[in-house]
Amino acid sequence: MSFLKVDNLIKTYGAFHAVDNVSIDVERGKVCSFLGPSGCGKTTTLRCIAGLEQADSGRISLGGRTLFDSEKRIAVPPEERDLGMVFQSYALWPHKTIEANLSLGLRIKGLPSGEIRDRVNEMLELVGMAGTGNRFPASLSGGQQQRVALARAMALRPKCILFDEPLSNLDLLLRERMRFEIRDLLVKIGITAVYVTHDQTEAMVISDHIVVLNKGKIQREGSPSDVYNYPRDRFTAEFLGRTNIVALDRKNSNPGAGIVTAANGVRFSSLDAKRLEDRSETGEFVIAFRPETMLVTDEPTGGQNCIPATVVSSQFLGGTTQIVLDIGQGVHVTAILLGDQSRTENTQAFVSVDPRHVLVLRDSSAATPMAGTPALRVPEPA
Ligand SMILES: Nc1ncnc2c1ncn2[C@@H]1O[C@H](COP(=O)(O)OP(=O)(O)OP(=O)(O)O)[C@@H](O)[C@H]1O
Repeated sequence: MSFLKVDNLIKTYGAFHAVDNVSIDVERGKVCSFLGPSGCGKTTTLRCIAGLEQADSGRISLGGRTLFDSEKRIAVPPEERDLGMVFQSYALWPHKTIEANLSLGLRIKGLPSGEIRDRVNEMLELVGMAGTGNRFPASLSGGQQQRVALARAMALRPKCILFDEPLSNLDLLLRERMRFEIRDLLVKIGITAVYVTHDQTEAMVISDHIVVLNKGKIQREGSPSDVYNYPRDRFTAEFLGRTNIVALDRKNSNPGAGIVTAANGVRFSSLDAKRLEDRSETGEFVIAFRPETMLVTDEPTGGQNCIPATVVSSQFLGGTTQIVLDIGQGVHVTAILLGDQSRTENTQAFVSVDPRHVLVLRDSSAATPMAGTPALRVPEPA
């Protein structure tokens, strides 16, 4: 059952659609991330939920209460929405102690001072910051300040908490640690949360549900495992991690038999091939498989999708080995293998991909490739 519900939300700036008919359902106690590249409309959607921006049309409700309805002309002011917010900039008052920072909202709410004290201590303990009440924000590290900001948002016991890129100002190591801390905290408290990020690993760690946005529209949504393993379109696949993209020769593919043929003539067994039979699935498609789903061997395995290849390059990266292979007519694919599985350049090898991992994806506009990703483009068949 949906607790936070966004229906057909549209927000334009002039002729530009920053949020283009977005509908989202978040269950009570679950964490939903908005994930996408810069400018895709994540923050605007979040700000519409918070009431900091007013959408042109659509509806937003929280726990059955309407917060916004363009037709009924309802727009509950931000401070009456029962929402907590955690920003990238922490937004703590620098000249106030931590205790005063946490107390402020509770005083405005008119809580008795004894209860305020108890709640402040309870929240600081919850985020692992007990005993810091008399300190000033500047004396805390970035990670500690962000925990205080989270404690402050939760002290008001909101129905839902909204995060806008809360870890962006932290260094990489701290950011990686804080992801797990925030996830643990949110699960412990059981609060409903919306989390905006452009970092796919952060979204994976923190969320129960990921909404991938592109150009103001929802491109794909589902559990972290679903959106990663079954992206359905090329944009999502490339945004969520490294992937090999090979042009599809649709004329020579046989979806009914679970066979797709690449433009260089290589035939792949694919459990996903049947999508091509679906009449609603018109348009351009590509074949895709992730580097970590591949196997590289000296001899044919005797299994499906075992393709002869030539090693183009091989790089031991510490925990993994990255091997680029030519699978015919200059089509390069990248395999990432556990441990040191280095190979000599220009030698023969065999590449295998499990048919469960060979996907047929709609060729939506490509995401910006991750650094180091060999972009693989082969010409369409004549
Ligand atoms: N007040 C505004 N006036 C005009 N255009 C705006 C305004 N606010 C946002 N936009 C535009 O709307 C689009 C979506 O912006 P938004 O901030 O929601 O993106 P985002 O996905 O959160 O990106 P980022 O990660 O860079 O913050 C962008 O192209 C942005 O330039």
